[in-house]
Amino acid sequence: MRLKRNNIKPRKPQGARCKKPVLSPASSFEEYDEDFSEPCPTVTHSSQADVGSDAKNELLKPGAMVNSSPLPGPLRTGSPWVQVVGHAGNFRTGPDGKLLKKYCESEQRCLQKLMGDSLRPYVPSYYGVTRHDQQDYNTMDNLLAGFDSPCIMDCKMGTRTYLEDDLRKARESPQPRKDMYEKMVAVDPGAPHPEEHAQQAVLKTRYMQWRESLSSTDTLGFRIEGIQKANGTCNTNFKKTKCNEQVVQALEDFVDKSVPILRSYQKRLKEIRLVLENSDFFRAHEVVGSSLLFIHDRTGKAGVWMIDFGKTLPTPPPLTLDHRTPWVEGNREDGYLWGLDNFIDILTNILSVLLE
Ligand SMILES: Nc1ncnc2c1ncn2[C@@H]1O[C@H](COP(=O)(O)OP(=O)(O)OP(=O)(O)O)[C@@H](O)[C@H]1O
Ligand SMILES: O=P(O)(O)O[C@@H]1[C@H](O)[C@H](O)[C@@H](OP(=O)(O)O)[C@H](OP(=O)(O)O)[C@H]1O
Repeated sequence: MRLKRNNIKPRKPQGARCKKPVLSPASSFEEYDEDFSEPCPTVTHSSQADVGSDAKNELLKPGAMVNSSPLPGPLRTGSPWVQVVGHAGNFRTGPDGKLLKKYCESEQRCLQKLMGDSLRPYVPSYYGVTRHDQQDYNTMDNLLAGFDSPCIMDCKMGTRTYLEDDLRKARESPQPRKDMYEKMVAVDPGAPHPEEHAQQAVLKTRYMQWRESLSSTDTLGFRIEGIQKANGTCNTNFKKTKCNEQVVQALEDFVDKSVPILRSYQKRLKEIRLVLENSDFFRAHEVVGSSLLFIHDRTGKAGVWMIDFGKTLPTPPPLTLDHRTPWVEGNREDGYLWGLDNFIDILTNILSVLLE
């Protein structure tokens, strides 16, 4: 089940009980309407950002960049956390302010490897597995820690959002899904093929390909999944945000046309690109369905991190990827760097127009 909001909707104040999304019969989108059976741990604003001492001194400087602390820091009270997109019920916050994400073995393997890779400053620090109420969780940094009423954007990277193995499985034992048919029809009643209409179900790979073609995944190699603004409004209605102009408009709105914030993001993305191009981990992994999480706040602090490695898999040796070559089945390419190139170009263009 995924968190979905039909449109822009203010979030609940911090410290409120977690809201469980429920399927709305009218729209088939999910909304925050129902209490979880247990409350989230109460969250309070942390007085210090979760950054190194140099970065702490930068807190009030516009455009200051933040790195996630590479090592476990002292325990502190929890920082406020919000989930912009993704599966509902996958997360909880720990008493020490860390973020707990439902255990996924492939994600754990990636996070463990990433702690020893040059990419370490660009992913949430990983602290191992925590068991809670008979459920295992991967424990990681809450990247929102230290931000003051942050604006958050989740962008899913790459040109392919499903695994090559999913295609094989779909061929060998197809399992058409009714929920995905319903999500498809809710956006475009004409999208399903006649046979899909007949069985009122679609294969997941078909649904994922349709989502890619509807959005900028196909055309730009990334797509905006959701944006939460500082005032708490959250928009996840980007399924049809496809062309450059739509993406530019969403990005300009996200940063309120702030040149310092755009410059910070541009600098950080260029840094990430350079590190990705030289990372042993990245070279040897198919990175699918992973997001870049953009966070900034009114103090001018801004950061970008890679998150969600649930569908990031090692390539069979000696195969390595350049992440720019177009995908054909069998080459395992994911288009991640092509998408990042396009993202950086778009930010650069926005900046040059704003500075004209
Ligand atoms: N380390 C983190 N710090 C702060 N927020 C995070 C962190 N990891 C995830 N989030 C929040 O949770 C959301 C979902 O994260 P993620 O993509 O990992 O979940 P998921 O359920 O695996 O998503 P998907 O549906 O794409 O598989 C992000 O958009 C972000 O708002
Ligand atoms: O954004 P949408 O349109 O709601 O579609 C979902 C989205 O593509 C998720 O990435 C995917 O989870 P995974 O990335 O984990 O595959 C999920 O599959 P699921 O329903 O099988 O969880 C889809 O339903």
